[in-house]
Amino acid sequence: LIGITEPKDGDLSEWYQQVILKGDMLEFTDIPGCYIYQPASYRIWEFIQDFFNERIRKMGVKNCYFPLFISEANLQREKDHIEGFAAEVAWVTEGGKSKLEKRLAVRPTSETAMYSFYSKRIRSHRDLPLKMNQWNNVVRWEFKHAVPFLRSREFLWQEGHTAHLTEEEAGKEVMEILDHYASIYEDLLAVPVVKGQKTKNEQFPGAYYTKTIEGYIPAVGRGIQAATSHCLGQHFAKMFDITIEDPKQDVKEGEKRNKIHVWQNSWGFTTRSIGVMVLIHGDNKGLVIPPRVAEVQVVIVPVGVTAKTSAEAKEKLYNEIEGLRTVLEDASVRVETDMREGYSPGYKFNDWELKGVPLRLEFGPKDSQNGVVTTSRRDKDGKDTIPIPDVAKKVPELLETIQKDMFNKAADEYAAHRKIVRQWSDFVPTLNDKNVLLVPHCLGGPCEDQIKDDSKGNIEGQEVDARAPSMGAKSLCIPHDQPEPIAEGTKCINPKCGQNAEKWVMFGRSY
Ligand SMILES: O=C(C[C@H]1NCCC[C@H]1O)Cn1cnc2c(c1=O)CCCC2
Ligand SMILES: [Mg+2]
Repeated sequence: LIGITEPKDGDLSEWYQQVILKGDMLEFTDIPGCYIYQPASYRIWEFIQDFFNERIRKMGVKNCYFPLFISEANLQREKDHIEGFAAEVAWVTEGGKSKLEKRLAVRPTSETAMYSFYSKRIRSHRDLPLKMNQWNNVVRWEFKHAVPFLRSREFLWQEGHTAHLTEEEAGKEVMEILDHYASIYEDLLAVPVVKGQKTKNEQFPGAYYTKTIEGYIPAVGRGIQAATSHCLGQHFAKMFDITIEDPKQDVKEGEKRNKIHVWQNSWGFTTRSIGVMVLIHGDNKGLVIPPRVAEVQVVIVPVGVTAKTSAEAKEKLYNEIEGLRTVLEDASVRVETDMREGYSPGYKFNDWELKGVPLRLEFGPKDSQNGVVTTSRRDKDGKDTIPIPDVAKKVPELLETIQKDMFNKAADEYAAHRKIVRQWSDFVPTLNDKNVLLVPHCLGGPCEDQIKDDSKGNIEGQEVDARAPSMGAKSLCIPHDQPEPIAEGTKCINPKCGQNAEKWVMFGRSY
């Protein structure tokens, strides 16, 4: 089993493919865009599920499950929502030997499946707020080049769908969910994100507004949409007739109450997050897994055992290693020992480094004599020692330090590549330096499209990074944290626009 043969700053997609394959995260199948999630990646998905389930349960969200298939009639209930995506819907047209009367859509998302039920389920304001979520798989028959985890034809996600009496209550939940999404990335995956709102151009057509968290992949200098939380307004309620009688209306005896449409949200978080984590933290030795989502946080490897080591010395050492494992298990550390005979320590180190195990403890006769274990962090070169009596306390602390250091390193990298650009002549050169840009923008859709066109390809003398095909920059979000007030009379960055700038908008090439 050799290591990664392509450097991360070489052919990135080759590096990425080797890292996820040799790290046993994912396996290809004979269907393009459909992948096997091996236990190593599925365990990370379970950490995410446990974390998020705990938080949404506190919000009164209940998990449920709706059918994989959606009738064409149901899917068409919301016209413009689907029109924009029709090309991505996969259909079932045969059952066994017979053709189906009516073809069935494989769910690409479940708004239309759930909201005809919501129309029945929600009769009165006492049924509100209704908060349901499902963990499932969806299929989108994208033709864009598939990238494992980041862009696949089938992916796993959770999709939350809620109904509220007022816009305010819906808006509060949209933000609460966005914060939980940011927390999954930042506190679990050690991946920094920028919170913001999608521009009209980039939001999902069925939404009233879309809140988003945007990541950044330093290796290729592109942004990536990390998760979205939408307020749908009353649009779907009108399409699906989800109404209640107005509880605030004072009616005279026998007078009919007015019907009002509910306010809805929908929010989604996908297995793309696993790919983002790999791309940001992985290195030339393979995966680097943040301790909070590492199935194996610590691996103990015996060292210094040679043919000359006496049987009793070996026995003694192995017993001490077992002792260390017990102490760590009792300290709630997820620990493994690698006692495989016939494999050198170096071979074992390489193996566990490929798997991204955050911390290795080396333990040999010399360590035993000195009363220490030797530590080797996966995220940093170099070794250190911990006195054996301190292991139960120091190892968990060291794991937390690794988690924090991984996040801070990625956050510094993102901050260093998020550049304020005030004039158009700086836009493409700064973009080509693997940056995302913060620019004063008019928020106009056509202007965004123009910027996308005018930022394709390279400019004289500045070779666009060969890996980032000459795609243009699109708007990623209007960051909640605006860098500074927009000075009176500031013009939109796009010289062809001429409008006043309304907000600082983050632009970038993206996945
Ligand atoms: O899925 C959403 C909105 C919403 N769906 C639920 C989770 C949150 C959020 O993603 C947008 N969207 C994206 N892609 C597609 C569709 C679609 O509605 C429908 C048809 C196929 C492709
Ligand atoms: Mg899409």
